[in-house]
Amino acid sequence: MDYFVVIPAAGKGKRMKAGRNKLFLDLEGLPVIIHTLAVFESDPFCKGIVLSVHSDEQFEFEQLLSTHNIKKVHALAAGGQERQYSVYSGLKALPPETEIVLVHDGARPFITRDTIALLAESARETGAAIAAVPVKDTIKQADSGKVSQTVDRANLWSVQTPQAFRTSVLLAAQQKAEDEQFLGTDESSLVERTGYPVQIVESDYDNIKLTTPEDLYFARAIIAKRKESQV
Ligand SMILES: Nc1ccn([C@@H]2O[C@H](COP(=O)(O)OP(=O)(O)OP(=O)(O)O)[C@@H](O)[C@H]2O)c(=O)n1
Ligand SMILES: C[C@](O)(CO)[C@H](O)COP(=O)(O)O
Repeated sequence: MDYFVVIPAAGKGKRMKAGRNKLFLDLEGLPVIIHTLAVFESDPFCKGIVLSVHSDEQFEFEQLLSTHNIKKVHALAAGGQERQYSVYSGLKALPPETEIVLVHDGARPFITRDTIALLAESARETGAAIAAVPVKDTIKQADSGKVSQTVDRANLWSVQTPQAFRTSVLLAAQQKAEDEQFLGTDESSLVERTGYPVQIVESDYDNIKLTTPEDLYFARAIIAKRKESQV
């Protein structure tokens, strides 16, 4: 299933404590964002990429795209103060005829084309599908540091990106959120509040989001594991 992908890349990387946008950090010889972009660049079903970037970083991104021969970028959209706004800005830059759109964090470099294909197909069939993995830890709710509830883990998922949608479904949800000044941490939460059903597509635990410094250790281990399996 053909799709476009919107990649939010305008964050500040505060939790990574690198003093700059973590997507520029080197990961085994390539910037994080190039690892992510390369997956979509090599996917024949990806018909284009919209990258949402901070205006101060536009030139640096353009340089990286040129250096690393990333040709599928359809547009650089203006990043916003919040991830949600960066995504909406990217959606508005899509070709109007785009039927299926994926939204994928620039900070998740280990997505696979297999998972992408499952998501795009599920979005074609149902209109909304998100990558997720079963929760492995016990999850508890706490109030002022005191446990108030142990959440039943049986139906808990740790949600990732890509999140895939019929473009019209996501655009309507984004507009509703803007009208009502609702701020969500992912696209699915905006769609859910419209009452539209969202499907889970089981992803894999390698599809981590590089958020804190420890994640860079895991990232290097994932790259090493993948190199071993290619030998
Ligand atoms: N205003 C924002 C915030 C985040 N993002 C992007 O959304 C993805 C997921 O966000 P997150 O991991 O939170 O990145 P940062 O916001 O950079 O991290 P932090 O919250 O630690 O500053 C990242 O690719 C990030 O670049 C974005 O495009 N615009
Ligand atoms: C969209 C997301 O990656 C799903 O897990 C997550 O909500 C992004 O959170 P962040 O704090 O903006 O990185």
